Amino acid sequence: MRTFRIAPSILSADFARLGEEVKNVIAAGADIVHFDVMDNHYVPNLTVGPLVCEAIRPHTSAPIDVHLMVSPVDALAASFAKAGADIITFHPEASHHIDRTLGVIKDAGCKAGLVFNPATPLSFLDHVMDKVDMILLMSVNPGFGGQKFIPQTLNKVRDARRRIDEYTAQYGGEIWLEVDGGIKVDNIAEVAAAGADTFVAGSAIFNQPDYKTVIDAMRAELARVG
Ligand SMILES: O=C(CO)[C@H](O)[C@H](O)COP(=O)(O)O
Repeated sequence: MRTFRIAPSILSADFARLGEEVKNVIAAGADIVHFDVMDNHYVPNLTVGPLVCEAIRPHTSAPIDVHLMVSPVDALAASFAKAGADIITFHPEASHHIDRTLGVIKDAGCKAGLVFNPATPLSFLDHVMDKVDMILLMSVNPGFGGQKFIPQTLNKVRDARRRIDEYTAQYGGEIWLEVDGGIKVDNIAEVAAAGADTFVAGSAIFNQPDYKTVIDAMRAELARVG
């Protein structure tokens, strides 16, 4: 049985009760807190910064997975590491120096990853696989929750899975493959079958009154994949 992780995106949580929301969703069976950072420059929306990450940190011992939709990246990445992030991912086209930015994140003690928009090629990984702990594939264009899953992402998931398996077979280590955008109970199995192991879901979880029911249903679907 493969290891699967469910990472609710706080983008769809009740921001007035964020600490409680984080605690509740982890108690309902989620594995990771997915923390979306938007700057109204790299993406046309604005969310939260390191202060909010620091504020939720005492509310959970689950890993906080910070997805930086910002440009420039380096200074904010360092601030999020200080604020208690465990994993920090960024978009390669938002950084002038991808290798350096990965180094900034890892030197700060966090796991690091690259995020790929639907039209961003995986070739950005070619020379940095040794520094990447996570690959995050966007299955919507970034900026907003509640969008529809783009089905062409499935081929990219297969492609990323092949790259990860080839790399880790030769060099060892572990690289997580996360997918983000439009993940629901009715498509999570298909995304897992294509090779993803970590699933971001915002509206599918936080827009329901009972988080455990949705997370249990997602786990039941994942169990079918094996
Ligand atoms: O990064 C994001 C948008 O940029 C969100 O994490 C993502 O869209 C999740 O929301 P939903 O599950 O509602 O699609």
